[in-house]
Amino acid sequence: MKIVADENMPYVEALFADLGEVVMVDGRTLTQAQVKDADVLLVRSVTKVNKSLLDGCDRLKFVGSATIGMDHLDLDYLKQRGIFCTNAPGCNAVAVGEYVFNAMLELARRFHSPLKGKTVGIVGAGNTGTALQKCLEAYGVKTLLNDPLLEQSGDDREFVSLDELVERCDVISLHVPLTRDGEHPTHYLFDKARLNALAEDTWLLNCCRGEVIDNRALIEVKQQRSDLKLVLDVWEGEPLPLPELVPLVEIATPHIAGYSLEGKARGTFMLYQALMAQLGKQVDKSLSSLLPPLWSHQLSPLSVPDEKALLCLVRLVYDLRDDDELFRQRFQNDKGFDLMRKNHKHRREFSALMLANTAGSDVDWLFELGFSGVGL
Ligand SMILES: NC(=O)C1=CN([C@@H]2O[C@H](COP(=O)(O)OP(=O)(O)OC[C@H]3O[C@@H](n4cnc5c(N)ncnc54)[C@H](O)[C@@H]3O)[C@@H](O)[C@H]2O)C=CC1
Ligand SMILES: O=C(O)C(=O)[C@H](O)COP(=O)(O)O
Repeated sequence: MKIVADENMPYVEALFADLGEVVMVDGRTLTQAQVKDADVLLVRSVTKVNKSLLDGCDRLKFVGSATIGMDHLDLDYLKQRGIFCTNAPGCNAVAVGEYVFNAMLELARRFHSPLKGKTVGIVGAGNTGTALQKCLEAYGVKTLLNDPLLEQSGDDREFVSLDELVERCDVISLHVPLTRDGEHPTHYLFDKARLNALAEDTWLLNCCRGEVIDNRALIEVKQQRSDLKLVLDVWEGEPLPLPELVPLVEIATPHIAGYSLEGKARGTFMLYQALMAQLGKQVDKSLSSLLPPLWSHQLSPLSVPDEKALLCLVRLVYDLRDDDELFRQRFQNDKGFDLMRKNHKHRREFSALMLANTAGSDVDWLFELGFSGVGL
């Protein structure tokens, strides 16, 4: 069996080498010739899997994407060809939730405007939106949710319309798939009119897909409105963001919100499980045996952290300012965006940090936030 896999997918050798020949490729520039004799294709979001890539790949029986988003896969074509296709829903939800929470704490500190006390609107309340909601609620921040599809499906959380969310929220974070059809398309969901409708001093964060915001309109609006604060991890036209947009953004990163080591590993592992099921084989490897152990350091908070101390704790796990700084230096270099993603130093999730000696102090909410506790 020949398995062609994106080189940015960790643990492929460890999980798939028993099953056949593994060939690692650059997913962005993958060609038909490289996939021609593959039985299994493992991709990430940068590979468009469609007729022009797969025409003539007669042996291909399995396509797996180690991502949540599926907008790069031509599902109708794959179905028509009878090629089994799967993704990895939820694999990097915690990573995205923690990234966004982290970014909000950074904005709060930078603009002397505490996160506690604000109302945060979450547009799209699926895996990543819910992971963010969990962090915010652990910290005691009020959230409003907008998700017409979940609302219609009977999800028992409370939902508001997008107009109401925009009107009532101090902070808005986007967590929708990129869709162009159906009753609730998300392409340019934040167009010029909606951007203009944002309340004064709104913080707008986008970690889902660049095209959910009209980026040219965003430049025009932001040039008129210095009160708006932006965090963008995703960009229209990746890997070449509009160069005028980057300096207008407070925190700018190259589509790495989901890049925790745990998140990426879960993505590969879910594809391994799916392939084993397709082959009728027993899963004989475990995710925990692949991941490095939790950090051996244990931290003992002596008192309940205030927002500044919480940010220090969060920065200890992942200092978002490093990626922002590097991105500004490199995004215009040849392949700068993709190289930064390829060489991204995997961050751990909050759970990698153990908090000890907390008995008696009122810090249970830190465990709700995701940190591990000794003996928990
Ligand atoms: N920056 C990054 O590294 C990452 C980006 N993503 C992106 O984020 C998207 C969301 O990820 P998940 O939360 O895991 O997906 P999900 O499928 O679990 O949740 C998406 C939610 O959005 C809702 N939705 C769809 N259209 C909507 C609309 N018009 N208005 C409001 N809600 C709407 C859906 O009902 C669903 O509940 C992915 O599709 C992917 O494109 C995901 C992971 C990492
Ligand atoms: O899961 C998704 O959807 C994502 O956006 C991925 O985290 C993006 O990472 P790559 O697949 O582009 O490496």
